[in-house]
Amino acid sequence: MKGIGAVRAPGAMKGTGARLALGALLGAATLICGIGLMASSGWLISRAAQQPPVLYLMVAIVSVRAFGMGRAVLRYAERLVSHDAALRLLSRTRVRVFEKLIDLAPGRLGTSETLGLVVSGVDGTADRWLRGRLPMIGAAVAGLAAVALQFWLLPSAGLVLLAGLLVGGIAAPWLAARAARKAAVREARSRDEMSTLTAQTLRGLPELLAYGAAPGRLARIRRADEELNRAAGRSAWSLGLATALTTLACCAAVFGSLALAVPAARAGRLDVLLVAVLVLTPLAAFEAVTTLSAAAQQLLRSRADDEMLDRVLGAEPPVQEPRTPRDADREGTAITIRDLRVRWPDAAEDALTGFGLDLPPGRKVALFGASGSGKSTLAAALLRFVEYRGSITLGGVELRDLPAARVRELVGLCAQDAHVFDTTVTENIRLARPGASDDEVAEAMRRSGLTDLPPTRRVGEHGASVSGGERQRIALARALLADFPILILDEPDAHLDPATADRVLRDLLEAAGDRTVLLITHRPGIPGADPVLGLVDEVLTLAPRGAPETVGAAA
Ligand SMILES: Nc1ncnc2c1ncn2[C@@H]1O[C@H](COP(=O)(O)OP(=O)(O)OP(=O)(O)O)[C@@H](O)[C@H]1O
Repeated sequence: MKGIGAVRAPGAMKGTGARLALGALLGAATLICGIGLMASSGWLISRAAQQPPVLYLMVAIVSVRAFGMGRAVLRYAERLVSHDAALRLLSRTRVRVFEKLIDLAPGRLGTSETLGLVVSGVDGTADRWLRGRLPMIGAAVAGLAAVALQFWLLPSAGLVLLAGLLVGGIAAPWLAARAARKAAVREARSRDEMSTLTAQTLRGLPELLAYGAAPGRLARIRRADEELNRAAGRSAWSLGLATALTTLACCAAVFGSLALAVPAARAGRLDVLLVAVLVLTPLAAFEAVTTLSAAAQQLLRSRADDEMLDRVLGAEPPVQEPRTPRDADREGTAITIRDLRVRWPDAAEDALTGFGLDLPPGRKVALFGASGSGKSTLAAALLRFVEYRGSITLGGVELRDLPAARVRELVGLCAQDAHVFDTTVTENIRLARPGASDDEVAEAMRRSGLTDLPPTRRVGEHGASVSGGERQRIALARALLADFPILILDEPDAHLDPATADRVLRDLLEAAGDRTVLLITHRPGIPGADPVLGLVDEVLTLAPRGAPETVGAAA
C-alpha cells in the first residue's frame, strides 16, 4: 500500500463520480447561460436601437430573462451538487487516512506531524475538485461553445476567439503553474511546519515560559511564517502575471472580433445586428477562463500536499496483519511470553531482550522496572503497536496470527497519559463502547471510584478541569466499560502524589475483579510492606533489557 494514492484509489470515487460529473455539467451550463445572456443582450440592444415595434423584440427579451435566471439557478444547483460531492469525497478520504494512521501509530507518527498532515493535506482533496478540476472542465465546454457560436456567425472571429482562449485559458495557467511549482512545494512544506510548530508550542507553552525558551520558539515560528509568506507571495506574483496575460488575451479577442465584424458588416457579409453579439461573446467566454490560472496553481498545491501525505502514509506499518488470521477465546485466556525481543522501528538496538512471563487467567502481576527498562515497550508489543520476535501466545494462539483489532478487543490498556477529550465525563467513558446504556456507564464510573465527579461535567482540553487522579479513573472506567478480559495498567499512578496514587491503584486493582491484570509500576516496594502490591498475586522485576525475576508472591 502506498500513501494517499492507496488511500484514494480503490473505490474512493464510488458514489461521488456521478455527482462530480453532474456538478461539471451544471457548471458548464451556467457558463453557457452567461454566454447566451451576453449574446442575446447584444442583439437586443442593437435591435432596440432601430426602434422596431416592441413585438419584434419579445423573443430576445424572453431569451435575456431566461438566460439571466437560468444562470443564477444553475449556479446555485452547481454549488450544491459539487460541494456535496467534494465534501463526501473529503470525508471518505479522511476516514481512509485515519485508518492508515491507526496502522502507523504509535511507532511511526508524532501527533503534531499527524495534525499538520490531516489538516493541510487531506483538506486539499475538496479543493482539488472545487477550485481545480471542475472550473477547468466548465471552462473547456463553455469556451468551445463560445468558439462554435462565433465561428458560425463569422468564421474569422471564431478563430480569433479560439486563439485568445488558447492563450488565456491554456498558456497563461500553464505559465502560472510552471512559475509557482517550486513555490507550491515550499508553501506546502512551510504550512505543515507552521501548524506543527504552533501546535507544539501551544501544548508546551507553560514549560517554554518557565524556562525562558518562548522567545526562541516564537522566533522559529516567525521564520516559518516569513518563509510561508515568501512562498505564498511568489505564487501570488505568478498568478498576477498570468491573470494579466489572460486579460490581455481577452482584450485582443474582443478588439479582434470588432475589427473583423465591422468590415464584414459593411461588406454585407454579416448582419449589422450581430456585431454587438460578436464583440460581447468573447467577454462572456473569458469569464470562464479567468479562474483557470488559480485552478492550475490549486492542482499544483494539491499535488504537493499529496506528495507530503505519500511520504508519511507510505511508511511500512509497524506490525503486519496475518495472512491467514486465527482467533482466540475470550474466556480463560492465558498469556505466555517466551524469549521476547522487541525493537522499535529505526532503533539501533532492542528495547527488550529475552523476556519471558506466564500470566494465567485471572492472575494479577505487578511488573517493576527502572526507567527505560522496557515496561511500556512490553505493553506496546502486547497490544500489537510494535512488532516482536520470540513468542507471545494468547490462549495458545501466537499474537502475530491474530488480527491486531482482535488482540485489542481482548487486551486493554490503561496508560499513564490516557487521552481525554474536551467533552463530558460520560462521553469520554462511552467512547470505549458507544452503544453502552447510561446505567452501564454509571456502573463503570462507580466501580472506578468516580463517584464525586458529575457525569455531565466537561473535562476541558487534555483534562485541564479534572485532577490527575480523576483522569486516571476516567481511563479505568473506559477499560471497565469495554470489558477487556486482560488489562494492562501502565503506570496509572505516574503523575499522582503518593496518597492519591495508593488510592487510585487500590481502586483500579479491586475494580478489575477477576480480570487478568499486568500492572506496570515504578514501585520497588516489598510486596508484604506495600499495601497496593499486597493486592497482586506476584511482583516481578524487569532488569534493563533483560528477563524478569520474581521479587515475591504477595498472596
Ligand atoms: N515509540 C518509540 N519509538 C522508539 N523507541 C522507543 C519508543 N518507545 C520507547 N522507546 C525506547 O525503548 C526503550 C524502552 O522504553 P520504555 O518506554 O519501554 O521503558 P519504560 O520501562 O516503560 O520506561 P519508563 O518507566 O520511563 O516509562 C527506551 O530506550 C526508549 O527510548
